[in-house]
Amino acid sequence: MPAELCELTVHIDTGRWSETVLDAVDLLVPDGKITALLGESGCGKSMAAAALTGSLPGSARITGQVHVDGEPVGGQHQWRRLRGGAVGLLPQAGVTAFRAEDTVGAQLRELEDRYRRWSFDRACAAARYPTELADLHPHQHSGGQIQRAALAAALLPEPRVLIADEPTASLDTGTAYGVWATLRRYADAGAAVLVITHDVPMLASARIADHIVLMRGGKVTATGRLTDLAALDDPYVRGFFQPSGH
Ligand SMILES: Nc1ncnc2c1ncn2[C@@H]1O[C@H](COP(=O)(O)OP(=O)(O)OP(=O)(O)O)[C@@H](O)[C@H]1O
Repeated sequence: MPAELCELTVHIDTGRWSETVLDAVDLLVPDGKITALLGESGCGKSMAAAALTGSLPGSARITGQVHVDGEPVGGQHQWRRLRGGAVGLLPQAGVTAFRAEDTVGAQLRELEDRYRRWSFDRACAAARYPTELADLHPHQHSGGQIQRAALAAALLPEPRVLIADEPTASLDTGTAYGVWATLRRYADAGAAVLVITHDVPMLASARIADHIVLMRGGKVTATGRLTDLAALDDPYVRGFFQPSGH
């Protein structure tokens, strides 16, 4: 089930300041592939993730369209339905995927019961979440632990579109590799997967992503395979792929 931003512009006006956070963005997340979304901090990656999951802030003004499965999504009612299993988001701050007052285990079991897709054990193993932590509350987890719990939560409904915002940011290299391998298998099974990441060395060494989209200042500035982008003679692009400038 592909997801796509079509000429999407998002303007946020909080009353105290206003900013165009996405500027005519075209971004396709195709079935069976991992699309990696890269770009400098604050360039709009999480906003693109929010747009693809119908979770932009209330103050956002939008032009353009978001398509899921080839159809434009037309409002919060439709988004609520899609988020009920078809489209999943792993948020950048995993703790926000959980209620503070209940244990992580209780909340994962609740998702298992509600969707009856993946089992608790399968989701935790795939996300590399240690189940012995499940009796703890969300705030009693480390950053990397709660991020893996949030990935388990995102996998339990088995969404056909999975948007993962920095799933490996707080993980050691070995665990991060395991999470990337899970995302690879998930895409290989047919899902459309978008992964926001700053982990270019992992992308380059493991060749896990099929396609790279590079953003800057709210716009998509380059797209292609990693090897194609790494060969571009643009200082911003080069800065990502050859940080030493060589
Ligand atoms: N809830 C919000 N309300 C208003 N503006 C926001 C909100 N969240 C983010 N922004 C603004 O939107 C712009 C894009 O932010 P975004 O979170 O998409 O960046 P990012 O590329 O994901 O950065 P990072 O790599 O640091 O996570 C920033 O200028 C930020 O200040």
